[in-house]
Amino acid sequence: LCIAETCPSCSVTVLSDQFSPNTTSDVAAGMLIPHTYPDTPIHVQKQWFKETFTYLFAISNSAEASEAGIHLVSGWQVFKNTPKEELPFWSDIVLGFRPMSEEELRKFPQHRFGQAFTTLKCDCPPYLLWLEKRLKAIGVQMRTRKVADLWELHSEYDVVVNCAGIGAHQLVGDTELFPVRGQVLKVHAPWVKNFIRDGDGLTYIYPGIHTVTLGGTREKGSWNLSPDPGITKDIFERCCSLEPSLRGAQDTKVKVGLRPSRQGVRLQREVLSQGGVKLPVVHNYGQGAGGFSVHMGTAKEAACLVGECIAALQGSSSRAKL
Ligand SMILES: Cc1cc2nc3c(=O)[nH]c(=O)nc-3n(C[C@H](O)[C@H](O)[C@H](O)COP(=O)(O)OP(=O)(O)OC[C@H]3O[C@@H](n4cnc5c(N)ncnc54)[C@H](O)[C@@H]3O)c2cc1C
Ligand SMILES: O=C([O-])CC(=O)C(=O)O
Repeated sequence: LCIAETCPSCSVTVLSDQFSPNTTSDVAAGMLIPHTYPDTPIHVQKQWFKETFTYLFAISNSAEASEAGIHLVSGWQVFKNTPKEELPFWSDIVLGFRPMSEEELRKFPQHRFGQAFTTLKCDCPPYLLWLEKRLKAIGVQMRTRKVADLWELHSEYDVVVNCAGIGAHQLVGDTELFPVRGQVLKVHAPWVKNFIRDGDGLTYIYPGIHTVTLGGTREKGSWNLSPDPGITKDIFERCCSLEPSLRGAQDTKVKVGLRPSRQGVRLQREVLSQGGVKLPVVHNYGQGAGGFSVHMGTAKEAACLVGECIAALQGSSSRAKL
């Protein structure tokens, strides 16, 4: 979408072996709370988050909000022990960030410190369908196709953008990319209006438009996409200890996804070359546990890199003509 919008003369095709609802992004809780990438400078991560927040805030404030599945949500991140960093780098981007009062903390007798703020949440399947609708409206082609090797695209396309998520492990043989398995429950509990996140990152309760997402797990290196009934029970118990009213939740559905994790997001240009033929590639994957929180910022940067590839191609074709 960013490429089509920044380069209206480009013809854009999305190739994917799976579309919504069968992607990792469909499993995500979709909360705008960033995760930190150790190998990416903080000011860059902050910029990605800020751009994503600003973009989604405008949608949440428009007539499209409910169809796009984007809404504001207020709540608490609570800690058993006061964290070293009391002010996370994103505290001035979310709305109304402040330490919790003693009175608020009484709701969480096992926790000693907390942060209250308002952020955005995407209900991911409707948001992905809304994005697909926008792509189709501006003439972007959507094709179901598994790509075995990026080079197979060289005769059909001038520039290739690799947004394969965890699929990049096989597609480009990136051994720095690893799965972090996450299991979540989607339950019907419409009385839960505030989000609650344990600062250890393991247990969270995120109310969406139709369901509440209960999480979670972080199993590094596991490729297993089957739900585990023991984990389902454990997640439910952990969430009930934070929000006892969840005992009355109904209609539990279980989802599993593989976070495409690496030390830093891979956002860079590469030129593949075989027998003197070149194929410019832009990589944009490895957003790990925070892909929704930074998706628009990283997409805009990838679109700029595509612009650089096009400028380089135009430069080399005019030199070739000379
Ligand atoms: C349980 C869980 C909860 C999460 N909660 C949050 C949250 O609250 N907030 C947040 O910011 N992030 C969250 N995330 C992280 C977020 O889901 C990911 O960072 C994000 O979805 C990654 O998006 P992606 O587009 O890179 O990958 P994907 O959604 O996996 O998309 C990649 C696409 O590439 C296609 N593909 C792959 N390989 C090939 C190939 N060889 N040929 C053709 N197509 C290919 C796939 O079919 C897929 O359509 C969560 C993740 C999980 C698992
Ligand atoms: O940690 C969270 O709050 C939700 C999330 O991003 C994940 O489970 O990956």
